[in-house]
Amino acid sequence: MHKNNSLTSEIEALISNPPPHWQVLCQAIVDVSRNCVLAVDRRGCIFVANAIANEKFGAAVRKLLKDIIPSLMNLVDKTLMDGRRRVVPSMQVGSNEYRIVVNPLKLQAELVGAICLLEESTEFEEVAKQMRFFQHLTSELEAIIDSSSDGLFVCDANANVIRVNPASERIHKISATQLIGKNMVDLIAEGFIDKSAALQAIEKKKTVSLLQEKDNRKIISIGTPVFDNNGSLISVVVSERDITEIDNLHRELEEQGSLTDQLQSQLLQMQLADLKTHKIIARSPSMIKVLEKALKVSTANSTVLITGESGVGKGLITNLIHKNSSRAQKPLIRINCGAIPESLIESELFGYEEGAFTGAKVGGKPGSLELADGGSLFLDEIGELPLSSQVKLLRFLEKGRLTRVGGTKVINVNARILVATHRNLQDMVAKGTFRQDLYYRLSVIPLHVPALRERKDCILPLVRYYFDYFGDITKTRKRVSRAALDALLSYSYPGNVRELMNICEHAIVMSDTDIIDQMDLPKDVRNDSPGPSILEAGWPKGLSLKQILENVERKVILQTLQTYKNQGAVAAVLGVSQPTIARRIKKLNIK
Ligand SMILES: Nc1ncnc2c1ncn2[C@@H]1O[C@H](COP(=O)(O)OP(=O)(O)OP(=O)(O)O)[C@@H](O)[C@H]1O
Repeated sequence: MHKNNSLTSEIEALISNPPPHWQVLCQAIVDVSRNCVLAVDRRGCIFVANAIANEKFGAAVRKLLKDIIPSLMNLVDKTLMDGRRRVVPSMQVGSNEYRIVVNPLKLQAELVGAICLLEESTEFEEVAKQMRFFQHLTSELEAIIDSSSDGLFVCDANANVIRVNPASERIHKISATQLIGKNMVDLIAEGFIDKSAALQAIEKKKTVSLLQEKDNRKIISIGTPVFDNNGSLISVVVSERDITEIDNLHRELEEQGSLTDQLQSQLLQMQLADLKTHKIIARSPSMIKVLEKALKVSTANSTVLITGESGVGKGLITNLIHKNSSRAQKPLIRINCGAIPESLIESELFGYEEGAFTGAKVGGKPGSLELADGGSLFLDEIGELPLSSQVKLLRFLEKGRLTRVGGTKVINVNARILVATHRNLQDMVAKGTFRQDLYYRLSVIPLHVPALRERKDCILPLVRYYFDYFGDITKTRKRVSRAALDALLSYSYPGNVRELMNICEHAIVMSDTDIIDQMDLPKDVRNDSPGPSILEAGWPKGLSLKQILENVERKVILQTLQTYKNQGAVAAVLGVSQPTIARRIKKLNIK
């Protein structure tokens, strides 16, 4: 049918004798399209090809379609046979997919050729994809709007209701059809609502939220204006929520909260009462914090490392932790690692079997760990534990199992370990005298008890407590003078609470009268107290400066003599030579 490149006579005639400008016009028209346009005669010879067809397939007048797009020629052949239009939604031509349309070309009812249109489906597909996406999005949005438990309705820019979701219908007890098409101004006039977030959002052109009271219910409405790309208002979306329930719940929660507060404060009261029965006095915030933490950790099973200077109350806190734990009914065994000879510490801790060493008891002996089974073991002065025993203790802490000295039987022991030290274990780890792994294992919960001088607020209540305590024991009631109290308050207590206890006991025993005075306190405590200066106390009027200074000098030397007894020591304390002190004593007539 299409043997050579010559056009059919009727087409040849048309091209050879076209009406004026016909070809130019035709070409211009087909070139406008971004799709490929081709016209072929009955033999499949191209007589029109637009620019894009030329660019993509090299299509040109007088070329044979079968040479450039053979698959299309098959389609064209069919149309040239039956004269029918054909549309193929997707056909691979070269590397791209095309939507193909082949139209029969008739001249005076005679089929003279065909016109082909090749639409690149990438573009076409893209548009279709976007349409599918928007369809999907729309149905998703519809589902979201309809399933939202918040009421949602949409008004146009003139406040006419255009959409109402089921939750809004429920909130207002009205069907969407009764609302759609109505204007918010009319709905207010009808008393349906008293104010409208949509109207306010339209007026203010920004999001508005307001609270409405309707039939004893509280509804919160938020109106959000929607603008187009040019900034013109197109609609308002109003979300509404019935907060009556939330409001009620909130009130109930507040009531519950105050109940919890009451319970908590009662609990604290009970715990504080408990502290009193354990004779723990605390006033400074830092000490109260320590006690709170101790009470908190008491319920856990973890190892606690209590640090602090000697006499600060580490042992007392250990008791508190044990007594408040679930192990309270079981024993709290205490071992002072510093007080037991190195050779005995291991058998003391882990026990021994009969014949383990010379002098070992017949039948062996359980160690403190075994005795603390079910309860707690307090290892005081843990820093003094020899390195050899540290390894064994670490193994026990990891496995909860031990073997007695000289034994082979593995014994399971469930003891909570509480340890204390006045030493800096980290320094010891750095120096290699304390195992780092044991340190980490022990310091799961660190608790530092501050020195008494760092919590001065505790001094007065402690002093009162121990004066009463020793007063009760000696069946005496004594008052404390202001000067003695001042001295006690300003003392630095290197021995901490233990020293304070001893001072109180000493004062109760030493004072001959009903009043404990400064002179009843140990020398160091008296010396620590600065006492009122002569300037604060004032000086006798009518004396010359020389006389006043001599009075002061006399007092200073006298007081120093009372403390240090001999002139050499007084001279050293006051920073002068001994002959000078001797001269001044004589001159000032000090006896
Ligand atoms: N806060 C306190 N309230 C009342 N008494 C206290 C307080 N702190 C300590 N004590 C008393 O002080 C003394 C020393 O306390 P404790 O033995 O617990 O100190 P420590 O830090 O363990 O001393 P060390 O390191 O020397 O063993 C005890 O008699 C204890 O009852």
